[in-house]
Amino acid sequence: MANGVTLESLRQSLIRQEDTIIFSLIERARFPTNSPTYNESYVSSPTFSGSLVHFVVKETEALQAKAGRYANPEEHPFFPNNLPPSVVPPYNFTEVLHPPAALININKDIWDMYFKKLLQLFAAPGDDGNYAATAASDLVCLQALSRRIHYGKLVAEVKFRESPQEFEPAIRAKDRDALMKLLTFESVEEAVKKRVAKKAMVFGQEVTLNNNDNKGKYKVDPSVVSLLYGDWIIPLTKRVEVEYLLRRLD
Ligand SMILES: C=C(O[C@@H]1C=C(C(=O)O)C=C[C@H]1O)C(=O)O
Repeated sequence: MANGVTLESLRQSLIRQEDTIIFSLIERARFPTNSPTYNESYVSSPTFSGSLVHFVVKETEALQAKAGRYANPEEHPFFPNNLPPSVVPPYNFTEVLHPPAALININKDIWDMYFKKLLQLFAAPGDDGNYAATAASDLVCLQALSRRIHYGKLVAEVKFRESPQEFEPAIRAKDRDALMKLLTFESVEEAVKKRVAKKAMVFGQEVTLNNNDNKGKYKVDPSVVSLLYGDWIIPLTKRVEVEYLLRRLD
């Protein structure tokens, strides 16, 4: 494969990103739900209307855009409109992706999934007033999830290059179901779901000097992490793969 990118190397990166995602969830789980963070009437500003988390994400992205973050094709902003220009010279990232890839950004769906479905599965009900820190830690989770899910573009490119003749008819026919079948590896998905549950046990255990008896208590529930991957992260990654392949011959 050109540029030294292989399906194996991409899968290794996805495995490493599991660590980042699970640690980010563990950090968010330090705080209870903290619902004012998500309440639009909690923020009063003459120049901004929205929730505190919206405010923190938008302002942080503006700062990171200036620092050049979104010049990397692996990074996708949640609020791409009106981002300020970068103050640093562009780094020459190797071009692996077919150019229309730049049009794909499913962060709106990642945002909705995270706030409407995921958060309530791993944040305990309650309010401790740490709203700014809570919003900052939501942002870390969102960025880790977004990076992982949009990695589907690279995975799809490599799968396409391995056997273009298999993909081309389905791409021309715009057959999403056929593409989904072609890119799916069920045994890989099963291994991902098992591994992330195991990682959640290892990373989320209470470490003491005397004994390592956890009494089954973990900082995030391993079965929730597995479900989160199975029901949300993997399906969205595959959606990015399909979206990418549909544009692969443009
Ligand atoms: C990412 C891949 O494509 C699909 C999605 C997977 C995932 O999101 O973990 C795993 C296997 C495939 O069904 C891959 O093949 O590695």
